[in-house]
Amino acid sequence: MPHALARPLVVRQAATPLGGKIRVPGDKSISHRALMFAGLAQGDTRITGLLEGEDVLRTASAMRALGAVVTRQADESWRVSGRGIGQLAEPEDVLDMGNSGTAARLLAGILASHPIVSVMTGDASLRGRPMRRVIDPLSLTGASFTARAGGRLPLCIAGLGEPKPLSYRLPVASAQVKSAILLAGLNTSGETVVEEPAPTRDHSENMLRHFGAEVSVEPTQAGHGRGRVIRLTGRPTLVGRDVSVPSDPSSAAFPLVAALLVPGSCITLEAVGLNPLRTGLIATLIEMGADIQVMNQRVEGGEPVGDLVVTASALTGVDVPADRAPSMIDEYPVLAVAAAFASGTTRMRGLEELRVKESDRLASTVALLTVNGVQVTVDGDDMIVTGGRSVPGGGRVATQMDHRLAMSAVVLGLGAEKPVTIDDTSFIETSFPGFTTLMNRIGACLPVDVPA
Ligand SMILES: O=C(O)C1=C[C@@H](OP(=O)(O)O)[C@@H](O)[C@H](O)C1
Ligand SMILES: C=C(OP(=O)(O)O)C(=O)O
Repeated sequence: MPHALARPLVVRQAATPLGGKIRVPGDKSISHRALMFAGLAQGDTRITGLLEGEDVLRTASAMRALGAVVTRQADESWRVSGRGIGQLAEPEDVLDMGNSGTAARLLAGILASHPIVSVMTGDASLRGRPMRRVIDPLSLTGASFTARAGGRLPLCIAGLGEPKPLSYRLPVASAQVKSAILLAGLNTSGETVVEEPAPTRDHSENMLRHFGAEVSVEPTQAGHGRGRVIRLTGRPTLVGRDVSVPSDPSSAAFPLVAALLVPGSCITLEAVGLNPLRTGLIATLIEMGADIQVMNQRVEGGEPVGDLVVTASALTGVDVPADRAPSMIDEYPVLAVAAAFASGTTRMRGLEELRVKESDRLASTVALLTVNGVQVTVDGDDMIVTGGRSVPGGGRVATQMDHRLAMSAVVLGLGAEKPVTIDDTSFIETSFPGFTTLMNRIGACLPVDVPA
């Protein structure tokens, strides 16, 4: 149900092609990690390009509550004076992680590995998401957890100053769980070993090395030879460093798909993060016939980036393999929108993890398409969209506190025949502040809120 401060929006078909050059905000995953690792480091870290979305601001507040000094500078960079591993302070109040699964799960690893008692909660969406996936492995360190039924927030954690190092095989491919275990491993005197069944985003591994930790990654036979083993040597000295955050490919996905769908469009998305463990959507859209040129490839802040030139294209349905899911897990709602405008059928396989995001994204994406006249079915964990060059639209979309669903609905509305009504766009602020302004800069003509 939309809340009292809900921001409804009606999106009309774009009357003219989209065009221009924009830079979407900083990467959410990298921003959370930069604040957390900086808070655990000794000395000062300067972060440029930090995502100032609500999810990341929750992490900044939590790190402050744990004693790190986190400030925004006049030049829009952020400065963190860290406390050192094992040196964080007990928070005096409940830590409210808002809508953010990444903030809650990664922080659980930090809280469990400090001799402090803490309580973590979140909004109604986050309080419904499963935390057992971090509670189970982190309990093996000796820390104790008390959660609501089903392992839901609020969660009370009694951490330890001498946690046991873990050797853990992840039952699901989750970068959040992997990262929680690595964060806990920082304050152990031994080696922490995490085995993942398929490669997931490796921003924690990259940033740990950047701050001075010893991390090795090797392939394993798990997951039909696609698995990886990550080893971290405990109690490293993390030293404050400069961090430059690239633009978030998961945010770039929305203007990118909009430009593909609105006839005659051509836009440039500058300095988008192109870590190969995040580029499944781009690979899939290219297979569907999208004209996406990657220009000016370079490395910024230890991550590959490039400028994307996107030209409106006639798309054709494809079969998206399940093993691609970790590299585009947050992009399925907007891929489903692209599939609605593609000729033929798109089958997206192995989407079980979508059921435990900000909403049940399998169900909410199906509803988004169905109310707008698109044929879509679910077969087990697969979603099957039968597309066409025109989409009727005219539906009212229930976004269910889910930013990605709200932005996907905007993209669908820009291409659909009849206006699309969105019940609440306020959650877009969690990951993509300034979304409406940037979309309007490329010509989307979205109505802008006039403050009362
Ligand atoms: O580690 C991260 O920063 C994230 C990992 C993914 O979640 P899972 O680890 O649950 O797959 C993703 O959906 C989320 O938006 C960000
Ligand atoms: C799933 C997402 O984030 P989180 O798990 O951090 O809430 C997302 O941003 O799509």
